[in-house]
Amino acid sequence: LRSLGVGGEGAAGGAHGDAAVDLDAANFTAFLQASPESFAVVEFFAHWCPACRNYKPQYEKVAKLFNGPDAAHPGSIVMARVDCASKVNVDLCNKFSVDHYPFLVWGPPTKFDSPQWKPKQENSELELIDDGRTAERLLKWINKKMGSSFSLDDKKYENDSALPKNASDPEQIKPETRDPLVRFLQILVSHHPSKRCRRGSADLLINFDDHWHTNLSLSSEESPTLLTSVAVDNICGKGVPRGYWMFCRGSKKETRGFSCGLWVLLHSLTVRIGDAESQSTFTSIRDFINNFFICDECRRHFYEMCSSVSVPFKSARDLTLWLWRAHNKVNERLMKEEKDLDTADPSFPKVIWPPKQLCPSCYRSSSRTGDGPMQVEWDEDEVYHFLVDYYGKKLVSSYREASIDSHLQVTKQVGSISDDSSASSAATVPIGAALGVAAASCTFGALACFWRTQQKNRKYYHLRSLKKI
Ligand SMILES: Cc1cc2nc3c(=O)[nH]c(=O)nc-3n(C[C@H](O)[C@H](O)[C@H](O)COP(=O)(O)OP(=O)(O)OC[C@H]3O[C@@H](n4cnc5c(N)ncnc54)[C@H](O)[C@@H]3O)c2cc1C
Repeated sequence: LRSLGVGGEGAAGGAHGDAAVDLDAANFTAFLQASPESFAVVEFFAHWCPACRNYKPQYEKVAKLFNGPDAAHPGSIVMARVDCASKVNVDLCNKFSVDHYPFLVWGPPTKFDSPQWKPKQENSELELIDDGRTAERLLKWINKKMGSSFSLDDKKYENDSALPKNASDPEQIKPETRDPLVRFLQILVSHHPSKRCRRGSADLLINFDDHWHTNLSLSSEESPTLLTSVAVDNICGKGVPRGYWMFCRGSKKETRGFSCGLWVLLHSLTVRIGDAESQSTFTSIRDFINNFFICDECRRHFYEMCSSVSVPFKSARDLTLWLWRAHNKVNERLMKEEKDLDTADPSFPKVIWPPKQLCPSCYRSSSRTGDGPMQVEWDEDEVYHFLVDYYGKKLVSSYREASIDSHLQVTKQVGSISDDSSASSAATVPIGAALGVAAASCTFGALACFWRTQQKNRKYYHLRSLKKI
């Protein structure tokens, strides 16, 4: 326990000066069983999840009250976290039915050793914290639970409004989850830029009913079969290592990666479809993201943007440009958020994309007032041609199937690869290994599906969200 940074008398500390304790499958039970505190909060998160990164300071702000040498209230609550994107923790996170991030569980530390737990489980002393998305709300929830009146003295993190509200509803509708996955796989079969991945997607589709019959939820016995097909073997072949990024490699472990790969995949699909497929591709992407992207904040924002589309897409050009604009809206929002929360990857700051160096002809004019975002008058014909070239020919011509045959070979190439959204040396061609990365996105999507289908007591969150919009 000392090696975990527990300072005795209930004072705990995590890695790198964090107040919350980083736990994994190997030490989870032992640590909590030995904790003298009356209650524990465990945050299940994924290091790639941008919402989790943004949430971390909020969680830390509360953890500092209870953990560590400067805790105002030591000994009452131990606060910990588990990275579900780490392979060793997959079973642990499944055990707690983690179906979105961040996912907060409350209860006496000794009760975290049950063999399987799900939210709303009867006769359980563990409870899902359904409203802990800011430090204030988390503390309010705790105060209500304990009848206490702890308060936050720390004024450092004031950007609570930047965080989404009410995003921790774990419920998902089940009958709809199968179809979006099938429809998305169909697009991958036709339009994934890599032949190998098209073939892998087709194989999975052909055998799909063996893994997941219509009208059936995946039982805990059946789901590992689908998992093996998608997550372990990978639709692009066994050689693509999980969680390994090249095009989308951040300068820090917790930045870029998965969500970057997903964007690259989506853009590379939109430039490949035919006009007649544009509306169905749009709905497939929308439903896939909404059902399988575990980043709650991301999928809700994306769904909102999709909901504001009023006229069906009639051409691939329109869809390509819509996705580009949507991505830039996210970039613009994150530019500010990442600056406020200091969560940006210093080597890959968010920019309005493509930067001028990458596509001078895309710009008719641009201006900036003060600290505000750059205002650009785009030449959309040029932007479209640029996107078709960037995510089409260039991606493919620089893609080497051989690069995903061997992890070692890939590793050797990493140093020579860069993605140039950050403006300097902007003419660099994006590397084709993005395709392997993109496939890995689907892998994790399917994992999400697995987690979600393990939820037995679902409510219709999706339908409720629709009503709200
Ligand atoms: C659908 C979706 C919604 C998301 N919503 C949120 C959210 O609400 N909140 C949040 O915190 N994070 C969100 N994310 C994650 C976030 O957008 C980034 O993916 C993440 O921060 C990693 O950023 P990055 O620097 O790797 O570049 P990314 O934004 O992931 O972009 C990947 C690459 O795409 C290229 N690119 C950049 N902009 C464009 C563009 N406009 N058009 C075409 N190509 C472009 C660049 O080469 C860039 O390196 C979302 C991700 C996805 C896939």
